[in-house]
Amino acid sequence: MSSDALAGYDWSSVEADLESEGWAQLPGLLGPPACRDIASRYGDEEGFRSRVVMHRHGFGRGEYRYFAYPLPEQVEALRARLYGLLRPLANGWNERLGSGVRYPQKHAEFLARCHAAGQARPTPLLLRYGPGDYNRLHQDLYGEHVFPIQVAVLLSEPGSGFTGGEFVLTEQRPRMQSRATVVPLRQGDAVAFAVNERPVPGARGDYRVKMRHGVSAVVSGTRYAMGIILHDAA
Ligand SMILES: O=C(O)CCC(=O)C(=O)O
Ligand SMILES: [Fe+2]
Repeated sequence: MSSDALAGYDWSSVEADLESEGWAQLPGLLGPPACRDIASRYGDEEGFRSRVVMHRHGFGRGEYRYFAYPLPEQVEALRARLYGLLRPLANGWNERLGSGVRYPQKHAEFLARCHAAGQARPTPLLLRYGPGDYNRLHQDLYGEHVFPIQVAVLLSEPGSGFTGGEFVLTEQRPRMQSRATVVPLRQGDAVAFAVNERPVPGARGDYRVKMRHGVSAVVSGTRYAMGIILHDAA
């Protein structure tokens, strides 16, 4: 991580953005060398548990690969630290949404809970998009156990590395049409965002706002991204 970017963020403002918008930017989470290093793993024979060709599943166009356990050291470290930082907000959201689920202090404890319930496969992933590739709006839900916030990191540089391929979030409020937001990311920037529902204060207490995320079509070049999902998959 770029001279410990995580330690440098004003976490109360990250939380405030997640509260008000359902997403927050984490600029410069990874430096360009780390981005290049991680993206270059895409072609490796080993280190992944599966490869998904998106059009075969109706997910869009392009492909991604889920890392295998053990995760690359920096991915593992980033995932555990993000969990610790996001945990207070995640617990607060569950409380406000009437869920009895609370997230334990250590990510390993939460993963043990996932694994005991049959969600034992790692979810951090690398995505690769070429011209015409895109990712349909979706939610990364892989079973009963869900950590409500996830992070995506852009590994390529917009402009010189690729054009198009914007990270898009939508939110749907009860009885309203969806609203879309494009998150402007540069290489190494990350976005933390709600996986599914988040609480928003209303006249009669909190109501549920449903979020989805995706990527618009890449026009030229190659776009790599890394997704850090904090629950594991069945
Ligand atoms: O390619 C992206 O930026 C988004 C990837 C994604 O869907 C995810 O990280 O869950
Ligand atoms: Fe996703």
